[in-house]
Amino acid sequence: MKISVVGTGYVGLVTGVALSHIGHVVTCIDIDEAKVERMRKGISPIFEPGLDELMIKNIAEGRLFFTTNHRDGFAQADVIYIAVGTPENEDGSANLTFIDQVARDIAENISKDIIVVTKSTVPVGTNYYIRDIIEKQLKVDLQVDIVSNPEFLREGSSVHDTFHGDRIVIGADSDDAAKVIEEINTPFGVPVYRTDVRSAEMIKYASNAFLATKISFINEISNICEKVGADIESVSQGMGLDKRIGSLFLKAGIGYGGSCFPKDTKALTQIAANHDHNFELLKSVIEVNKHQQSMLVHKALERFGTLRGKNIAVLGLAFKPNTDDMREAASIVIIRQLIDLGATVKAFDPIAINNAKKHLPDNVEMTNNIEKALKDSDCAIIVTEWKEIKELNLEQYARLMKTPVIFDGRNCYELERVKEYDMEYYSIGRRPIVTIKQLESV
Ligand SMILES: NC(=O)C1=CN([C@@H]2O[C@H](COP(=O)(O)OP(=O)(O)OC[C@H]3O[C@@H](n4cnc5c(N)ncnc54)[C@H](O)[C@@H]3O)[C@@H](O)[C@H]2O)C=CC1
Ligand SMILES: O=C(O)[C@H]1O[C@H](OP(=O)(O)OP(=O)(O)OC[C@H]2O[C@@H](n3ccc(=O)[nH]c3=O)[C@H](O)[C@@H]2O)[C@H](O)[C@@H](O)[C@@H]1O
Repeated sequence: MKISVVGTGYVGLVTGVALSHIGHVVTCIDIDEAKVERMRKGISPIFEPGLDELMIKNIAEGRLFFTTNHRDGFAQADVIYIAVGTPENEDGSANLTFIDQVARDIAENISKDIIVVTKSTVPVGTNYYIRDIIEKQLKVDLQVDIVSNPEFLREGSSVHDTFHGDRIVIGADSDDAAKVIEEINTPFGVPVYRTDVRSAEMIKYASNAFLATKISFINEISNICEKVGADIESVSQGMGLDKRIGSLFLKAGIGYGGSCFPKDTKALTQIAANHDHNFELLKSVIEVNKHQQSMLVHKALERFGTLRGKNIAVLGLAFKPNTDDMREAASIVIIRQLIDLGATVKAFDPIAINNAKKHLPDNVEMTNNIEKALKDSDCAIIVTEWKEIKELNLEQYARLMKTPVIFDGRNCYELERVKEYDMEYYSIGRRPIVTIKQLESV
């Protein structure tokens, strides 16, 4: 099958590369010329384990192409996938500017019947809106079928998720169009769930909202655990043994970030509001997450009294490990608060520094060397559970820091292990461990 993918971000590029890998001829289109130039050489503009290798292989085997020209990109296509961004508007609703533009690009540049598949996360009804725009703008009489095919990959494991997903959701009115998309995906061997267009669009928002709800729920439980002396790690493990609950997405921490949970939860409350429904539960999920992101700053303030003049090592910047994505990362909120409180921040991240520069004030020093970040600091705040942080020899804290006071937002270390080292350790939903004589509040 000949396929075009519009938008080569996390979703579009991974989709395009994966579809070429299972044998389709794929042209990826993006408006960003520099990005396209790099991708033609097999260099991925995003950090995703396993992606570069697949890109290089499929380019070399003549199945994967890149262009900035929509006409060239659509010329051979039987199917066009839309994978452009749907960022949030100021009021939290989904911004459909890029979607709108792609619909126009399609109408202007296709010359044969087409199936338009939307991978982007879009409010219920948007696929019909896309079809309307295309049909209104078309200058020739062509058949346009639409299919909603929401994406469930996670950043950092997107290649693995594409080949080993739990389900592929296909929402279509046309049985023929749905069959074509099902056939395209057959080599992935992932179960297909067929439904109508609006339900497919809703499945995506409902799934993300449910996962975000699980996270806010367990974070609230962790806050209560701290008060009653229970241990959140044991609690989530014990809860997760119940198959009806499941053990995944019950990891307490400093809240969810990333390009999707924050924006999609807000968009769903807006979708509900547009239909006179007050989605109170989801609003609380969002509110809980906001509080949770500041949790470690509160703990640090409580411990030191003031953070003015303190040197603070922030360990981890990306919104989660194995990605360089900084969108809605908790580190942004935390670092801004620390600076507002008069602290000096030195931050460590193995790969997100370049992206972090766009989000953080200039006076934040950044390094990909964890020891440099820790050197002479008054306390460390762990924001992202990078391997480099989890596998750090805990002796390093006392050796490098002025005072080894650690606030761990991702419960990276077992308490039994922490007890063996000189440190003052505060984590999420667990009791504090103070193995050295209470450090003076300098
Ligand atoms: N990032 C993720 O892990 C996931 C994202 N999604 C959804 O997928 C969609 C895309 O997300 P990302 O890949 O993160 O977006 P992104 O922002 O990383 O990439 C979008 C790309 O589209 C390009 N673009 C914009 N307008 C264009 C046009 N008219 N023609 C050609 N290219 C154009 C941009 O230059 C950019 O490279 C969003 O709706 C998102 O909610 C869904 C599942 C996972
Ligand atoms: O629509 C999307 O973009 C994607 O959003 C999430 O994927 P992603 O944002 O890449 O990352 P997750 O692994 O889901 O983590 C999101 C955030 O939740 C946090 N999290 C996750 C799990 C958990 O148990 N606890 C927790 O705090 C992570 O630290 C991270 O900040 C979903 O998991 C994907 O299925 C979905 O396709």
